[in-house]
Amino acid sequence: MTVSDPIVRLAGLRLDRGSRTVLQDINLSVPRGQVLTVFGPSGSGKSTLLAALTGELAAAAGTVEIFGQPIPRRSRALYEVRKGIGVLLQGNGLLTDLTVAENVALPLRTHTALPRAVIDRLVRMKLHAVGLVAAADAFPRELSGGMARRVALARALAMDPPLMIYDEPLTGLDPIAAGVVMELVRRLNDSLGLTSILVSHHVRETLPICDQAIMIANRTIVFSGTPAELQASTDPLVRQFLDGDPDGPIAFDARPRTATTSQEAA
Ligand SMILES: Nc1ncnc2c1ncn2[C@@H]1O[C@H](COP(=O)(O)OP(=O)(O)OP(=O)(O)O)[C@@H](O)[C@H]1O
Repeated sequence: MTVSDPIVRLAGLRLDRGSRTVLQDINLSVPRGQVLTVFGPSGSGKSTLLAALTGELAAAAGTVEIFGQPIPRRSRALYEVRKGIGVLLQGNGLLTDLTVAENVALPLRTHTALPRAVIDRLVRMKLHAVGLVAAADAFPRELSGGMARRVALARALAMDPPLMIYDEPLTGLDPIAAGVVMELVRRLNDSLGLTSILVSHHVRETLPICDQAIMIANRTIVFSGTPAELQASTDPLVRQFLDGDPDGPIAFDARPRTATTSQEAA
């Protein structure tokens, strides 16, 4: 691939969960170096889209290209591509009986045969990148929520992935910690030459650091543009989401409710 090729390209993508189509007609191109945020109401398919990017969920139709190649189906080839994708999931996923440094070292110990001294140096660099060198010997229970998220971020960066994926990176963080994490996402993206894709409900915190935003609703992309264009949009779907209006064209209640969704809504 050349430097001008997009890091992620989705064309005519359809994603199903069981017999149900969650997303369709998805076309998206994410150039190298960009921070893209995926917005959309609960249950609109944001995590499903991320699952397609990591190869966890196969396309029902259309194509998913990562780093200029169709995402492989064979597990060995998929494993290799996944090494280039750093993922920060909603929970931090830190192992409680390991120190901060040991948590960050884990991917390096698992995926490389690097000597201990080199791993220690790399871990220190990653902790430095997130401003947590001083916490190297602490255990996760001794950290604030914001610090734990930053450790998880350092661990996601351990293998120097060119593509970072964040699923709701601000969940459970207070506004100050959220601001720190968002600033870090942007700074790491630029200083390490990454490309970043975020899923978020936090429009106010996320918009200032992204280059491109898309919004998913009613099973497809209903908006794609810059943060300024999103905020200026008069599209009723976009306005309903941004203004948090329960009434509007987004079909929150379009499907018959199952027992689970009724409980969630209660
Ligand atoms: N593993 C799964 N098996 C079956 N259905 C699923 C699975 N994961 C998600 N779904 C369904 O797919 C739809 C989209 O879910 P998804 O989690 O992608 O939405 P989301 O936009 O990320 O939601 P939220 O913001 O609440 O996390 C939902 O109806 C959900 O119930």
